[in-house]
Amino acid sequence: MSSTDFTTDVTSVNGSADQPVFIPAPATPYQGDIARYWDHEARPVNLRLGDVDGLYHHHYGIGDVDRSALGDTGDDAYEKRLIAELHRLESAQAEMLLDHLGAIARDDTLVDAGCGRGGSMVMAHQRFGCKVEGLTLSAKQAEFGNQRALELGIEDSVRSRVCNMLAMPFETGQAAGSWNNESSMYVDLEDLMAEHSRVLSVGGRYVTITGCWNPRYGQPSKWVSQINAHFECNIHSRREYLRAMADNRLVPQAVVDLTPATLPYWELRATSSLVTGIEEAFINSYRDGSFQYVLIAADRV
Ligand SMILES: C[S@@+](CC[C@H](N)C(=O)[O-])C[C@H]1O[C@@H](n2cnc3c(N)ncnc32)[C@H](O)[C@@H]1O
Ligand SMILES: CC(C)=CCC/C(C)=C/COP(=O)(O)OP(=O)(O)O
Ligand SMILES: [Mg+2]
Repeated sequence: MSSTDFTTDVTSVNGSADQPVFIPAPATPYQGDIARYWDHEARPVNLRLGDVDGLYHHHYGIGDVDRSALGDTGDDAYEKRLIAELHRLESAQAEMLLDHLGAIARDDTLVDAGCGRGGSMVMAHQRFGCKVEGLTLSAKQAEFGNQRALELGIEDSVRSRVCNMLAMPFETGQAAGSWNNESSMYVDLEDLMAEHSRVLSVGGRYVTITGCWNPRYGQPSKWVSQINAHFECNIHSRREYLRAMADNRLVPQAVVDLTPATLPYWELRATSSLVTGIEEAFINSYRDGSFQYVLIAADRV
């Protein structure tokens, strides 16, 4: 272990009973800031939604609101139904990402780059039966994801580690599929796509769901700047995604504008008691066309 590594009492992360436990030092001061941000995150809008069925997401939702499931605003259980509905829309988003991975076999490995608390990883394993490797900068998130995997008895297949996704601990060509679900706005896209391209097998599939600024608008709008400041991230343009993929042997197979599909989620969330204050920036930027919610699936050729 080098002097730049530091130990942690998080025993379920980056170690095992017979191996030393250590968390690598952040590659940059910025990554240290992001690790701290997610180590301290405990917003009810994420935890209470995850409590619905044990799938904890840090991404947003898509699809129409089921008004019959929501029912009347007047009764006591309305807030509970609203939380369940927001969670259903977030899980639908992850299902759509998994739909675009293509055929995945039980002996394949998938990589969740920027895995958060691991909700998408569990869903991927439940769908494909394969190994799913998650990377996050946050020891708390990795510990949380590994604890959930243990509770579900899938710890041999679903593992979260503290690691920079720009230097993934995988061999060249090891992964059949990889993704970024709302985690690509924390890194340089050329570096990110080069690393996905390296770890993917030829013929493998990369999928991202992301918010990006729209080159047709001109430059990032004030709402996009507000979202960047809120999350300490750096939202890229749609053009940058396509260019970084083209530069790194990732050929788009599908580009889907999910903006109309995510607006109902935001409009519903804005009415809930779990608002965080960022709802207006998402709703206004999606409506004025300066910001888009997109899925891009690409073949590694
Ligand atoms: C908004 S959360 C998304 C979590 C997850 N993909 C989901 O859908 O629930 C962003 C995640 O990106 C991770 N992240 C940001 N930069 C990273 C990096 N350089 N390497 C690994 N993870 C990173 C954060 O630690 C966090 O887990
Ligand atoms: C689409 C964009 C620009 C996403 C930025 C990354 C991000 C913070 C996603 C949601 O995380 P979260 O689920 O922790 O956020 P919230 O607390 O708002 O639900
Ligand atoms: Mg959330």
